[in-house]
Amino acid sequence: MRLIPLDSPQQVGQWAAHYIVDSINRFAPTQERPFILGCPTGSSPLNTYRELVRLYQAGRISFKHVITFNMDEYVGLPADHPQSYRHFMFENFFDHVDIQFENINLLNGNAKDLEQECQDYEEKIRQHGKINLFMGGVGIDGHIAFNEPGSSLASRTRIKTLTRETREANARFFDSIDEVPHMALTVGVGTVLDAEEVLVLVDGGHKAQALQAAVEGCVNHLWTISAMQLHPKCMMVCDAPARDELKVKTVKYFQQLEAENIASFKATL
Ligand SMILES: N[C@@H]1[C@@H](O)[C@H](O)[C@@H](COP(=O)(O)O)O[C@@H]1O
Repeated sequence: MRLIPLDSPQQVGQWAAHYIVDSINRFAPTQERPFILGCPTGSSPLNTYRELVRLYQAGRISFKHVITFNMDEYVGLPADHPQSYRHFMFENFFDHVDIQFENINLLNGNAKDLEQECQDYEEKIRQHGKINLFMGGVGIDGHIAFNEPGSSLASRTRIKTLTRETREANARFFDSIDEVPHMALTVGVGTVLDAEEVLVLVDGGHKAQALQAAVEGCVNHLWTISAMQLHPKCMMVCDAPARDELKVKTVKYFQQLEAENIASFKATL
């Protein structure tokens, strides 16, 4: 695992966006050989999407041959509900870049048969081989996508009941907690682990415990983010407050490892 110790949420977004752009450009996707990108929602990726849109507008990247798969979606929210993840993605990213509509994959939380919807989603990912780069965030309780504590680390796309803690954390986007759905569709931990590469965005002191569990903790289903230790190519991109629970020695270690990379990144700001 790589840990990229940055200063602010803005830097986290810039770093991640530049990393994604470089990965796509290096891959040089075509119609026949598209780049498959996994996408999260929430507040963590907002800076990244903003920077991706800016880089697109500057002519540094095209999403024409990029296929996306989103991580999760609430069950039962109308598709045009301002808090549906579908709505979030169009508002913050898809509407502002040249991605082709048919290349966008989102879980439908209003499907008649939700289990079938989840199986079809897994199948569709499989048809594309694998997700080249899965970007994600992390919940306060260490969940990745909506894989709440106790989720199987081998889980695949399925329906999950949301914990009270997650509903409380997400209540800030709704008028009251009563409006936060009780269930969601989510890719599994196993689905994320299958990706070629995983990039997790972690910012804020409220995520410090989750980052500590991810980096220093044991692989444990109570902190599903810790399963990323099993991934051959995972990167945690974090700001300074998110590192508050890590040992000084751990932070120093990663700062030394990434010193050159971070210096050259900061020189471009
Ligand atoms: N299902 C989402 C996750 O995919 C997201 O990573 C996490 C963190 O959200 P935020 O970035 O708003 O802190 O919470 C939500 O519950």
